[in-house]
This record gives sequence, C-alpha cells and structure tokens, in this order.
Amino acid sequence: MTALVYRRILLKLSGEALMGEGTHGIDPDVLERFAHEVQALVEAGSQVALVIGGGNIFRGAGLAARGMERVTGDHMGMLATVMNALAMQDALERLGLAAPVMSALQIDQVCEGYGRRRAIKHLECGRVVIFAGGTGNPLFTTDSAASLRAIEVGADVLIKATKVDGVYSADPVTDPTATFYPRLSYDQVLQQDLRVMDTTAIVLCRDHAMPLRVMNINETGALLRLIRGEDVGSLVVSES
Ligand SMILES: Nc1ncnc2c1ncn2[C@@H]1O[C@H](COP(=O)(O)OP(=O)(O)OP(=O)(O)O)[C@@H](O)[C@H]1O
Ligand SMILES: O=c1ccn([C@@H]2O[C@H](COP(=O)(O)O)[C@@H](O)[C@H]2O)c(=O)[nH]1
Repeated sequence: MTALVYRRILLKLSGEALMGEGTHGIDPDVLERFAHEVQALVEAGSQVALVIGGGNIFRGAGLAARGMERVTGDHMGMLATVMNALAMQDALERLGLAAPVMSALQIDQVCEGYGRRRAIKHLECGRVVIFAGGTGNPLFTTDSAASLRAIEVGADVLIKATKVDGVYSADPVTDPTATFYPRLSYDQVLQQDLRVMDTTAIVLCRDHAMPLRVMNINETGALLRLIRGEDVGSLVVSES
C-alpha cells in the first residue's frame, strides 16, 4: 500500500457541485461519484471526516436578498446541509461504509448530535464521519464549520473540494484572465481578498496552522493522488 501524506482528513465537499448540470438539488449520479471518491480514500487507509455545503438547496444570504429574515434563512441553510449529509450517508452505506452523521443542530430522530470525542472515536474505527448543520450558528458558512471541525478533530489537512481547480488571482468563473496559484499563504488570501473561502475559515486555518488544499471535486481520482502526496490543486500554508 502506498504511504499516505495525510492520514486524517477533513474533506469539505461543495454543495453546489452536487447539483451536477441541474439548477438545484442533488444529482444521484454525482452523489454516487463523490461517494466512490470517498470510498477510495478509506480503502487507501485514510480517516475521513466530511462537511458538505448547502448551496445546492438554500443559502441564508440568498434568501435574505429575497426578503426573508436572515437568521431564518441561515437556519434553512443549515437544515439543507443536513439533507445533503443524509444523502451522502445513504450513498456511502450502499457502498458498505459506515457513515454516521453528526449534526451541530439537535435532530435526535434523524442523526447523532455533534460530540468531538465521539467523532474522533468514529474516525479511529474507520467510519466516515459526516458533520452536518454547519457550526450550528447563523451568520457562518460550512467553510467555517469545516475549518472548525478540522482543528477540533486534529485533521492533518483541510481539503476544500469545489468546482474550480484551486485558488486564483480572481474568480476564474467570472474572470478568464485569472492566474492559478499552486501555493500561497493565508495572509495572501486575506490581503488579496481571494474569495474561494470565507474570511473566518481562512483566519481559523491560519491561527491554528491547519494546511488547506483547494481542488476540483470533478477531477476523478485527484483526491486519492492528493493524500498520497501529489501536488493537486492549491496549497495554502503559513509561508508561500
Ligand atoms: N480567487 C478565487 N479563486 C478560486 N475560486 C474563487 C475565487 N474567488 C471566488 N471563487 C469562487 O469560489 C467558489 C467556491 O466557493 P463557494 O464556497 O461559493 O462554492 P462551493 O464550495 O460550491 O460552496 P457550497 O458548498 O456552499 O455550495 C468557486 O467555485 C469560485 O467560483
Ligand atoms: O455554520 C453555518 C453553516 C451554514 N449556515 C447556513 O447554511 C447555508 C449553506 O451553507 P454554505 O456554506 O453556504 O454551503 C449558508 O449559506 C448559511 O445560510 C449557517 O448559518 N451557519
């Protein structure tokens, strides 16, 4: 078995990417493909914790822009992440993996509540832990939840798997002249206002020296290559 550079990982999966070619919701084929990617990591010997966004269903800011009270919108966004987590749990279980969902919001009939020690125990037992409900607080994002949980469970790396190849000088979706950064510092992300991840999430990573990788979730096999030490996507660390 190839040695792993990252043994325990926190993988933040884009909620929006779950839509596939659709405009909202979950494309079952995309879900299954992501589940296979996670299975490959577990089979390679990695301990995997997941945070899944909710942008394919609801975002509080978007709902507030249409007139809804912001905190209510954020509650709906957090519940959206629970739905995505349950869908991923189901997909992973169909592949024979144990995948407890731990929610920051109490929904006892549906999934476990979040507990750090139990989460670490799950990881040590080879289960894929899915952290749902974000941080449990409005006005945050699942990027911040991913940074927080990565630090709490002692992950070796936080991987943001999203729809772009990594961090660029500007949003590559809207600016075709944007240039790719293979390696950069947290402070560079903050000072240049590179919005691939929210400020709170980057500051948490910086203050706790949590290495951050940003990569494309649609590149099949890239996650496995990354945990085996290949230079995939962008690496954000203290010194560029
Ligand atoms: N400097 C930048 N470099 C790379 N991507 C950027 C940059 N600025 C903005 N982006 C955008 O950030 C997006 C990723 O962040 P965002 O959290 O919105 O997406 P997501 O991971 O799909 O979220 P969610 O999980 O909430 O659905 C990319 O798809 C890209 O369009
Ligand atoms: O800690 C959190 C995490 C998320 N939210 C709300 O959920 C949505 C969906 O999360 P994304 O990170 O945007 O995918 C988010 O927009 C917030 O409205 C939250 O309130 N607190």
